[in-house]
Amino acid sequence: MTLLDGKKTSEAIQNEIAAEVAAIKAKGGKVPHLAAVLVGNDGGSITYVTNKVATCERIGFGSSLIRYEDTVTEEELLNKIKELNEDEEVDGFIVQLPLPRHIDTEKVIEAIDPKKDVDGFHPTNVGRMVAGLPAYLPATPAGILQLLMRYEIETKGKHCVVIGRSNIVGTPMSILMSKSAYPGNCTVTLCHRHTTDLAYHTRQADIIIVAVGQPGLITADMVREGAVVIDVGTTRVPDASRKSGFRLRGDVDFDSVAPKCSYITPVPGGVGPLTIAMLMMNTLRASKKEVYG
Ligand SMILES: Nc1nc(=O)c2c([nH]1)NC[C@@H]1CN(c3ccc(C(=O)N[C@@H](CCC(=O)O)C(=O)O)cc3)C=[N+]21
Repeated sequence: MTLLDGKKTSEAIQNEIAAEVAAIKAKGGKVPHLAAVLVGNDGGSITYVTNKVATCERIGFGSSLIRYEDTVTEEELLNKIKELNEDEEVDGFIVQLPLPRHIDTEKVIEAIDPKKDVDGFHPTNVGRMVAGLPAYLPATPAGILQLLMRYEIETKGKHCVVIGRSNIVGTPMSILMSKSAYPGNCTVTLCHRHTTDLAYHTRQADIIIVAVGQPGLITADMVREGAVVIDVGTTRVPDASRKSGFRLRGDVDFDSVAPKCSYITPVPGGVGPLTIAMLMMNTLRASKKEVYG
């Protein structure tokens, strides 16, 4: 069993980006700038956005963090997005999800200029991805592709079972794994809450990618010997022995599943850190006008 080290892989990608930023600076080019909009005080969202700003600093990007109370109106938010769309210093920006219920998330995403949509959530980027056109890929699926590539895992002709059909992870992941490229060329099964017999499907999988948010959902009996298991779940569960009062748990019962796997991602230290690295990659591509010219 080989552990897919997301932390190490993320650092490698960040170092590659940092080297490119240094070269851009040396030539007097535009330094990539990422902005993040954060609404409310959710602990997970704050951790993620803080990580992101720290990463920008480390690799030489400019960054800005725009914060609102969760009482912010939809109109205020849409005005800020318009401002960020027009701000020439800002190459890309994200609006951290989830948003409060009184705000229409789809409307907010559609207000983002697709050229600056480094999350890859705008329908224009989703459509371009499906069509195989240059697009910003959503960071988590893009990070998983990087893990498969950098560990040289064979995907052609394999059966990939994706569990979870979110717009952010499961749905784009299933499309990318089916595409005619490496890593891809898989036969893909997309499972979700209405799948009748989940274990029936997972037992036939060469590659399992699970993004549900249900700790321990995938147990050893559901996994074939030699499978590749990618765990996207990061649920905070109470843990009195930790200073923070919680720990992160994935969707996979790691201790029982890991011995059966050829490769497996840990949680934390697996897919999560890659998500940040790929957001930075998208921002670099935005500043170089690589996707839309
Ligand atoms: N507009 C938007 N874009 C996102 O990309 C987005 C979002 N909203 N909302 C929430 C999810 C979640 N997400 C994570 C990113 C990094 C880690 C990560 O780095 N996790 C570390 C641990 C971090 C910790 O200690 O809590 C790990 O798994 O090792 C986790 C989760 C991005 N998301």
